[in-house]
Amino acid sequence: MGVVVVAAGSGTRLGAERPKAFVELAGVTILEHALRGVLAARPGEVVVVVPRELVDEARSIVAGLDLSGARAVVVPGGAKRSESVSAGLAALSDRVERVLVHDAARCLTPVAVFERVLAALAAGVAGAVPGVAVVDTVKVVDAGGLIVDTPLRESLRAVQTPQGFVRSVLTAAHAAGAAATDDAALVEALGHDVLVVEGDHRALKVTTPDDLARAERLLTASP
Ligand SMILES: Nc1ccn([C@@H]2O[C@H](COP(=O)(O)OP(=O)(O)OP(=O)(O)O)[C@@H](O)[C@H]2O)c(=O)n1
Ligand SMILES: C[C@](O)(CO)[C@H](O)COP(=O)(O)O
Repeated sequence: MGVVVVAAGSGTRLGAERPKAFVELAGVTILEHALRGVLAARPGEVVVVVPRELVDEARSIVAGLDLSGARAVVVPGGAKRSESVSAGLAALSDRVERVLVHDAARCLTPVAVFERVLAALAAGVAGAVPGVAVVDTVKVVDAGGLIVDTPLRESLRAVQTPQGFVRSVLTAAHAAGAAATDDAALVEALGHDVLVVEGDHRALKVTTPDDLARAERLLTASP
């Protein structure tokens, strides 16, 4: 199993002085927290995708980790998340048949979430993603803000990462070149089944300064 960790975003909404994955959380970079979580899932390969100017720094971070025999490479990403995922996929070795795509920004994701996604893939689905039930009522609005639909809340899930796929399916989905905010949407667009498994509130995406503070609190509360 291979994992593509996308960490090449700039972190505009966080507003820090450094790209988000290189911002520290309790004295350790977000990237390092994320990689420790990924390595707990025992991948055979890890591809870390970072801003071009930070490739050397990311290699130093990776060199300081216990890889337990995993092949690890660092490659530069692109301007959009999907471009960074594509760059990561291209750097996996031919041996990898199943791949997880994980946001470095979801740096506190428990290993149990990785395991649930991997178990679903092992059971034979083309894709599996973690998701949590939404607590708000969600509205679909038009360009003027008028509500055009209120989807049944029980049918909604807020999805997280790692998102897992049969590697050939995800590669084909990216090659199709559609725009989407996650990898599952690209795979769904090709007509493949993607299963939602249980996510976890600790898999939050560090996006804003408030999220960073929440992540700090979660870390302090962890055993
Ligand atoms: N060109 C990009 C954009 C995003 N990402 C990664 O995709 C994940 C989810 O993206 P997001 O949280 O939106 O990160 P940023 O794009 O950095 O944030 P912002 O939109 O606030 O700039 C992050 O781990 C981010 O590093 C990436 O690898 N390459
Ligand atoms: C992939 C993702 O984390 C699933 O929730 C999310 O869609 C990423 O969105 P972003 O705007 O790139 O942070």
